[in-house]
Amino acid sequence: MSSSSKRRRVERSPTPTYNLDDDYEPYIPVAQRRKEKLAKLTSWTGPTTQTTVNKRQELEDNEDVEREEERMREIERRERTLLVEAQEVLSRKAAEDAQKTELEKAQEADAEILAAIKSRRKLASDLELARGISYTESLKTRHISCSFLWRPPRYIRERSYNEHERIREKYHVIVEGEDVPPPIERFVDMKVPEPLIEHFKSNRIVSPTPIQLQGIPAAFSGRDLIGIAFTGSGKTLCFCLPLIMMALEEETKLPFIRGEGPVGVILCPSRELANQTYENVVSWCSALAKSGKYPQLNTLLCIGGISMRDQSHVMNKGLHIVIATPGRLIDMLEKKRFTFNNCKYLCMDEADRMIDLGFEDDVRNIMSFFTAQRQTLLFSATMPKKIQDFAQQSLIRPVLVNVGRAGAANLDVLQVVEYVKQEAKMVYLLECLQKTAPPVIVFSENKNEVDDIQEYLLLKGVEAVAIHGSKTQEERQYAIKSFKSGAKDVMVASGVASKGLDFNDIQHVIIFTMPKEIEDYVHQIGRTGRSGKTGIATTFVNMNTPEPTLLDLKYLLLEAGQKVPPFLSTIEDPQGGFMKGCAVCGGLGHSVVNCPKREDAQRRLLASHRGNDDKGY
Ligand SMILES: Nc1ncnc2c1ncn2[C@@H]1O[C@H](COP(=O)(O)OP(=O)(O)OP(=O)(O)O)[C@@H](O)[C@H]1O
Repeated sequence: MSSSSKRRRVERSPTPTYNLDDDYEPYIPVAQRRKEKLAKLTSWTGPTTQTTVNKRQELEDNEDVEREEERMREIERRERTLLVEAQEVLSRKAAEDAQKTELEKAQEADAEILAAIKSRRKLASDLELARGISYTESLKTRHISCSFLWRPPRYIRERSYNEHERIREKYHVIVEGEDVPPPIERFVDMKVPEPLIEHFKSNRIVSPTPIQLQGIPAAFSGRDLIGIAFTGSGKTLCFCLPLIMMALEEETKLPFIRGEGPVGVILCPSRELANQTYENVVSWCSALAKSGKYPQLNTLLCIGGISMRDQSHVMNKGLHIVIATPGRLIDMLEKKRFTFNNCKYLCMDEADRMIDLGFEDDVRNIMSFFTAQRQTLLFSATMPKKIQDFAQQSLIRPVLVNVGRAGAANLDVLQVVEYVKQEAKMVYLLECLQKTAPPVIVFSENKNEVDDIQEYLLLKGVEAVAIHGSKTQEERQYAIKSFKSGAKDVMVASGVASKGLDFNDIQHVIIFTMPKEIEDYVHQIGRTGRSGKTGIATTFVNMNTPEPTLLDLKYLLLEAGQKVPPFLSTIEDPQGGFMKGCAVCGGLGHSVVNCPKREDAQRRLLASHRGNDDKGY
């Protein structure tokens, strides 16, 4: 310590009580120090000398100390107040919580989780997000049959809003969105080309199904669309027809040459589904071309496991339509085998599965290849609220067309649920196969179990084929082809074959192992009871089936007016069912908080962070 500072201290202290040590600094109360400071300040009236400078310096030092002390006291005061406030809030919340019912608490927790989900990035491409591009107007689509913007016939346009609503009610169609185009009950009034109408008739497609009578006019009007309708209700035609019409219009205006196109792309979550959609589009396009009145459209199937060289004849011409699975499509776009520079139409079939964790980034990546505005359509039989909300953020003036509750089972399927012990399942399966004539599909969630079931059935003399994700593409194609042609009676399948595949007249679906997620169950039983026909679904459950899944099943059966077996009806449900459906998976027996799908997604996410991503198949 310098001698000058020692001096200052002696001067500052008016009544030093102890003077045993020069370094000793007695404590002076703050109030007293303030008083002294004030006295000194008032005595400084003379000219500025070295002494006054020193005095001023001394006072400034003192002020710094005081300010610091005061600041610390203020922080302490604030911390104490915050602590008290936090305690008060907690005890108030505890008192409020005590008054809430279990259902209210669950609803609050759901809302919190949903808010977190909603804050996820929009489903626009990274490029669009980076550039801040957002479109506000729907795409203006022209139509081959009228060479101007498509619109319904005058007599339909002149109908009142109430008349449109009456038609919607008649077909159980619910719509949401601004200025929704009217429903149209006849293909001819939709201005579908006559050769196509004839072709439909030869395939027993006479009048539009509910999703078609509202979905097609909305899509023809260029509107972005979310289409939700039960399994087997004709969604494929609903999203393929608008693209075919768009491509016809473009080709007629100016024929495509090599390297041009596509006009639009349809994305599917599995190769089998893509292949089936491709076959439909090809048959509809050739019906048009065969009439001689319309040009030939070129369609490319772009899926993994096949050689693209086999389709070089398509690639050598202008390309109108691409039907694809995400992985192969990204590969082709990155290799610049074709571009999306003129692509105006993007449809996702089984869109919930696409947007779900596994494919979300792929979809974003695909969107980044679009260079101009597009029309976007999302279709599925199951579309939980979470996916609807998330998707809607990314669509432009979307129209939502809903036939029945999203995720509800097809009412043309008789659902039978049986309690079968694990070790008795195989034997009982044989018995179940006697219930109906073939063809029958047996579902299991596990690839090894699929193989075991097929082996057992073959040993028992049943003509069975198997399909799952570890089979080669040839094996998968063989299984589907021989089953579709009727050469094989039974197909044993993992989830891969459940969504979207349209087999002719399946009599019976047997669910050997109940899937954890009720959406998968809805898709699996939906392989029967298609396009207005009826079918049976038998499901085996036992003590290995998780309780939330059993509750979902119970409420799904109740909703569909089906018989609920005693072992299901006696399961206690603390919350009394969620009749609107869990917002994440659509299940009626649980809330978002204990949703098996969300738990699964979180597990997958964790696994992927550990570099162990398993995308299902
Ligand atoms: N308007 C119609 N009238 C009669 N049958 C139709 C009509 N439209 C489509 N179909 C037939 O209904 C069957 C099911 O159609 P599709 O595969 O499009 O159903 P989906 O709604 O996509 O089912 P999923 O949700 O299981 O994929 C097909 O065989 C199809 O030919």
